[in-house]
Amino acid sequence: MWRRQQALLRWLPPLRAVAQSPPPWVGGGPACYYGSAAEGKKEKTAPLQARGMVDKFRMRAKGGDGGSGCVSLRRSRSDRQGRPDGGNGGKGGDVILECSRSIWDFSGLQHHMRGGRGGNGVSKNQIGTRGSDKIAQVPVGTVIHLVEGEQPSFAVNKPTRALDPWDIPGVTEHSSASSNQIDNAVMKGCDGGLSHWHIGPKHYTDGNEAEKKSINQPENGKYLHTCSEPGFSNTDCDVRTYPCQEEIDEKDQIESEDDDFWEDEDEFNTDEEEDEEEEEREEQDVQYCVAEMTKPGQRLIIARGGEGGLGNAFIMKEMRPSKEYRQEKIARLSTGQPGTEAFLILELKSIADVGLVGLPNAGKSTLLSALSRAQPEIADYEFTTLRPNIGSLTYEDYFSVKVADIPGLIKGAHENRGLGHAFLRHIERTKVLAYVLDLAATLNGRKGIPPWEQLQDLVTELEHYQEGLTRRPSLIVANKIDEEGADEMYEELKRRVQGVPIFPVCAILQEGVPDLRVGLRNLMDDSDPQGIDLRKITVQ
Ligand SMILES: Nc1nc2c(ncn2[C@@H]2O[C@H](COP(=O)(O)OP(=O)(O)OP(=O)(O)O)[C@@H](O)[C@H]2O)c(=O)[nH]1
Repeated sequence: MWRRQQALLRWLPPLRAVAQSPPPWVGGGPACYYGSAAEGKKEKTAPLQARGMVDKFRMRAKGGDGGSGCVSLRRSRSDRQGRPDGGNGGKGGDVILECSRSIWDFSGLQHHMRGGRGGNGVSKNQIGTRGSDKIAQVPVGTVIHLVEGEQPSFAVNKPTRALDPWDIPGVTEHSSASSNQIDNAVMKGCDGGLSHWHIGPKHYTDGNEAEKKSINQPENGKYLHTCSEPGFSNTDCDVRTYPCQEEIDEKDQIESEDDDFWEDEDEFNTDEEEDEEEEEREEQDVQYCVAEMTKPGQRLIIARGGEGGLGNAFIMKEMRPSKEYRQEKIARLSTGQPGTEAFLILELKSIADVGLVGLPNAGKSTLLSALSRAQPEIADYEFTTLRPNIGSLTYEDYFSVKVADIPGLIKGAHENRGLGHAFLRHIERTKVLAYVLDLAATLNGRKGIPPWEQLQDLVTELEHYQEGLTRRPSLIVANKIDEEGADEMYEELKRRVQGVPIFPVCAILQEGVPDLRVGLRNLMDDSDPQGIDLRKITVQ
């Protein structure tokens, strides 16, 4: 397992980069620096991974174990034999991912998630409470890869079957606190009564020890305390009281701490030192894209809670076990089932129709705010944008287009310079690419890159990320046309770049933006649009 996780660390370059990056730069602004991974140079820019988004995340989930069924006999003066009245254990809680618009990345998630344990059944045929579900919110566009464990499944909102008698309506969504309240109420009810007796499995005084243990102590040791009712003795039966919910929770806590599940808290922070072959083998094991979360409110169950054990009332009534093996059968059936486990990798791939790509400071965020009502952070230093911003561009006929502004790309991003090129996954699924070029990068004494070279660098980086990415429908936004000398630059750009439409724009004053909106729409509708061909860019 340790090696598997080591291998996965390699598989996740962005995460590793974050983990291994030098101490974060405090604050932001033009005076901050970042180290080039390739050359170790210092270059002037804003803080990077220090505030960066987490768009790949490994998670281990385990459904809550089912509660134990209760073994109890209800006796009265008129019925000295008693009749079974132990209730079924409650189902364990699920671990659920919920798709939310208000979440941007995985930074708020926990690496380990575990559903709540189902409550134990109690006497008077009372069912144990359902374990609380653990719900983690993830952004729209989350893709799930399965490394190990059960396939996740989408939760169905409306009930598709008759209500399970083990599900107590209204309990599922409650926090553990409210479950406790319900449980306590149930427990109090049972503790005060004198007319019933809780009877544990028969003690064997002979036979082998293993058998004895399995019968007397169900695996998860649910029968905690023993106390006998005064004035009553029964040589065949243990008379027991049941733990209140605080005890169950406390025990869960202790169990959880001992459990393998929590064993390697550092498992996601280990150093890299393992052979390449194993890494490749592990990568092959990953089942890619087992699920994708695209709609807000969508719920995916990644680990299911175990079913609760059966109470003796149910067992005796429905199963009628033969006398010979009755005790064994009851002991076995009353044990709650363990929850399922899964080891997953979550990856965020934003879903947008149009992707804005450009060098840092080209004006992508300004353009997004001009095109839509999005309000991304805008500043005159590089790498202001550290996570994708998505805006919605709506036309008069209510046709709506989603536009994604991603962090700036620089030459060598594929060698992990700047923010690297991992952010390109957010435009991987866009239909249209808009290259935002800064016409004023070399004007008025600025030591920037000419627009055609900007374009060349962008195309090269995109192709490094994914071959053929630049073949998708594209247009060029020649931004900052308001700057002095930008008109000449625009003319030169038109001369040097062929084959794609170029729109002169001043994003800050929203000039040229209406034409750009039309251009984007045409590109979306066009049946035979063109991408960018490096050969059609003249740099020299
Ligand atoms: N003169 C002029 N300045 C602009 C225009 N558009 C953007 N700017 C300025 O350019 C600077 C950078 O703008 P941003 O929108 O943050 O650029 P960005 O491409 O999102 O930058 P990163 O976040 O680093 O990727 C800001 O100071 C903007 O005010 C424009 O049309 N004309």
